[in-house]
Amino acid sequence: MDVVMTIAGSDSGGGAGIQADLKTFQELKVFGTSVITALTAQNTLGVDGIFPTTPEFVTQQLSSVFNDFDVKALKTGMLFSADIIERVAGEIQNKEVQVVVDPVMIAKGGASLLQQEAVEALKTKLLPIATVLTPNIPEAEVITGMTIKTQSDIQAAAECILEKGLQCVVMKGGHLENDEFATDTVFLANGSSFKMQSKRIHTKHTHGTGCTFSAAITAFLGRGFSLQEAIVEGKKFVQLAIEHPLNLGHGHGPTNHFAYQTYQDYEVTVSEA
Ligand SMILES: Nc1ncnc2c1ncn2[C@@H]1O[C@H](COP(=O)(O)OP(=O)(O)OP(=O)(O)O)[C@@H](O)[C@H]1O
Ligand SMILES: Cc1ncc(CO)c(N)n1
Repeated sequence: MDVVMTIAGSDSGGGAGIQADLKTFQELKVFGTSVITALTAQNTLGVDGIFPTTPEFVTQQLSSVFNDFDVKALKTGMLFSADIIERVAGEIQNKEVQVVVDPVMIAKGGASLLQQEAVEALKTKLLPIATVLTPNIPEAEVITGMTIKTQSDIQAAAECILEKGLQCVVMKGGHLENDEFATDTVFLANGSSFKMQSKRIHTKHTHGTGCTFSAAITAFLGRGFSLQEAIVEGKKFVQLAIEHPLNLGHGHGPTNHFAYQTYQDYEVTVSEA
């Protein structure tokens, strides 16, 4: 069985972070390992507290897993501090592993999951060794310092991000104001690009969508899918997870990780960007 890893924060509410990642890995039939960067006391209503792991203990978890397993692909989610980012980058830079970076910054309720001074470390230490970055529009704005409103802004921001040396960037359109579609645009370092369009679901149950999407891409990469196939199939996984909500909690509820196996009925539309 293919082994993958998530390096992220724990969500006690089970809808995002490590918990969303491991559920996604399980559903997609890969063996999930985990390195926990922080505990969060969290539910569907928001984040009540954050207890970061020491950077030394992040390194220890990474060593324990890498010393024993052949990890095919990994994702990073909440990394919290520059120190943790430097430890993670230092441990993975010489490994033969595909790296999905979800640049988690702010939770839906507004809590900060990445210290402001850590953005520089993310840009200079992690992006150069990433296979793929999956920013939403506000995250892409922080990383590039650009304002992103139009499709040509998206392209300019993606080109700026690709200059850091990674292979691919998926600009997620979940936050764009379009009533009909949720459109993500994928840009590759070789100059090609494509759009993935799915039906926008009108629901408040979108806690952990970004984590679930990046975990699904990681799982498919771990199984040996090509980068493009992994991204398109990852989009299908998250679409089905949003489309069939579980209606749990009193706020922004979690997505449904079981949906992909239960309803194989959705096709993501892929077209030229
Ligand atoms: N309402 C929706 N209907 C369909 N797809 C959606 C919806 N909202 C987001 N998506 C899709 O879900 C994926 C995750 O995108 P999103 O922009 O929500 O990430 P995020 O903001 O990083 O998530 P999070 O808040 O968990 O960090 C993308 O493929 C996006 O297009
Ligand atoms: C631990 C954690 N990681 C990521 C997110 C973003 O959804 C969250 N809310 N909590």
